[in-house]
Parts: sequence; structure tokens; C-alpha cells
Amino acid sequence: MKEVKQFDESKIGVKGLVDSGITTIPRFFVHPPHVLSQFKPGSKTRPDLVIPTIDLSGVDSHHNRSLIVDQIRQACSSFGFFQIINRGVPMGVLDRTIESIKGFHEEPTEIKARFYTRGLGTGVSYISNVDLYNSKAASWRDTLWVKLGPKMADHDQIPEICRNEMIEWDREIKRLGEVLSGLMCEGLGVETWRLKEMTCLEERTMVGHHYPKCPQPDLTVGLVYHTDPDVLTVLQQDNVGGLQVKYGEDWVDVKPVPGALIINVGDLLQIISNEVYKSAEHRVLANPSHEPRVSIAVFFNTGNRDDLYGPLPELISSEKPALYRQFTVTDFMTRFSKREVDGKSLSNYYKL
Ligand SMILES: O=C(O)CCC(=O)C(=O)O
Ligand SMILES: [Fe+2]
Repeated sequence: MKEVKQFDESKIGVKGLVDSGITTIPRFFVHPPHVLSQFKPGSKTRPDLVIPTIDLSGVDSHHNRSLIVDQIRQACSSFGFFQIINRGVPMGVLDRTIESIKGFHEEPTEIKARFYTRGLGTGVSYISNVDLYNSKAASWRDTLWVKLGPKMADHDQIPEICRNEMIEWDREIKRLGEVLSGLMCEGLGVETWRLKEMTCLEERTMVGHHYPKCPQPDLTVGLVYHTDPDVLTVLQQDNVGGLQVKYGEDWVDVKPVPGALIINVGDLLQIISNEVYKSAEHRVLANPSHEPRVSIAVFFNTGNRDDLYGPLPELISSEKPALYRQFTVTDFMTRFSKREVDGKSLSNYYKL
């Protein structure tokens, strides 16, 4: 605990440890053997499987749209993960955003330390391991959090090096979230704007992860396995790799596809869809390569946190009764923040 506190108070992050030239990782980063054995190369991985890549071009033509909706329904109900290409976000925006996040993490410690805070009170927080104090072991990454919506963090609170990129990214991602949620609704056979009308896209939080080279990648992880406690997530990764998705009992690599964005179903959408769609468990390996890995995720969540959410009435019938009870998102997030990030805890909401 003393070492954890010392690390946290130093505000240097994992990047700072690496820059100090360490060759062994501090012991609070070492994960227990039963976790590490699941990360061993070749253990329960399925190199023969790939998550679907869906081409969104022509989404406005009636014929293409129904083909795309079919692919999305299949992907959301099997993997809970897919990649999209040709979705109208200019390549330049993607590259600029990733580069600017990398730039932030490469800034001198004194600059980053100004943003080092637990909690998103100001709308911006730079932190190593959001669950540092309540996890069994820490993970090899640092993260910049920025609140994008419904009200974006004050512009002068956002680090200058990525401020304009963030604003530009939010504009694109808002539009993309609407397109995707429309397609996902059609895949469920409900009104196109159903999720949007339930304010499911209103709250948007962005994370910019930086996974520096780990000197002992076999002893720790980049990000423990988890599902996202949101409606849907749009993720962008650079070309380093390391993200894996659980499929049945096996893990599948999410190989970088240039220009693609990764989409995943969150826990709330699993509930709202009455489990037609699945929120998939995913994780990131500790980065063994010299090149740091950078990824950006935007979490879409409900704006009305005190409204009741549960399976959509349209999806409930006597053959398919509601699998979950109704709950408020405030309640859901409070439970989430009290536990470790790893695992899946939807069982609290099962209607038994
Ligand atoms: O870095 C990644 O690829 C995954 C990030 C992630 O799963 C998350 O932030 O929830
Ligand atoms: Fe995630």
C-alpha cells in the first residue's frame, strides 16, 4: 500500500517509471499466477477467428442498409465486437487524434502532473490506473480522461496539445454514434431513433490510453478483462496490437485494421436489448514492443441517469420474458465504481 501511494503521489505514471530506466516492474503491478496463466501466448487463444469488419459505405441506400443491419445484428449478438470501415470519418482526423494523445503522454512529467487527479470533477483527468486503490494489482498503462458531453470540459482545462483534436473528434464521434445506434436499433427491430430518444448517446466520455513498453510483460497486463459499463463504445487503436476479445472460453486478437474503428456493445445495451446483443469481455496484453501502444475510446452513456432503464417493452413477450429488472443508471454506476474493473457484474440486475 505504501508503494502504491508513493507511486500515485509521484504523479509520474507508468511512463515515468519506464523513463526512469527500471528493468523490473514494482511488485504491485505483478498479477496473480491464475490471471497470468490465462495471458500466456497460445493459451486459449483462437488465431483462426477474426471479429467481423463491416463496410458502412452505402448505408444511406435502402438495399445496402438492410445488408449492413444484418451484419451488425449478427456481430452484436455473437462477438459483441466489430470493426467498421468507410464510415465517413476522414483518415486525417483519426491520425491526428491518436498522434495528439501520444503527444500528451510524451509531455514532461511537470506538465502532465497538473492534470493528475482522481475523479472527473473538472472534466479532465490524467491518471495511472483508475482503480489503483481497489484492484488486486495495477496494470501497465496511463490514461487521459476527457468529458465530451452533454457538456464538454472547459476548453482551457483540456491539455493544449490535444485540445483542437478532441473538439474535432467529438464532432465526428457524435455523428457516428447516431448512425451506429440507428443501425443497432434496426437490428433489434425497433424504431431507428429509440436509443437516441432514451438519451443513450448523450453522455460521452473519452479516454486516451498509453501503454508504454513493459520490461516484464509476462508478469502484468495492459488492461484487465472487463466489459464496458456503457451503452456502446467506439474505440480506435494504433498499429501495435494487444487488444483481445473473449469468445466462448477463448480469446481472439483484435488485429489493427488501418483506418478502422472498433465498436463494442456495453452492459447497458445488453440489458436494454434483453440480451439479443452481448457485451463482450475484452482485455489488453502488457505491451512488449518498443513502440508505445496508444488507443482512444469514447463511451456513450445515458443522459438521464435517474430515469428507469431495463429491457425494451418491444423486446419482451411471453416467449421471451424480461431477463433484467429496471434500474437507474446512477445505481448501476455506483455499484460499478465500488468494485474492481475486471469481470462482468450484470448478475445484480438479473430478474430472478
Ligand atoms: O486500449 C484498448 O484497446 C481497450 C480500451 C478499453 O477497453 C477501455 O478503455 O474500456
Ligand atoms: Fe473496454
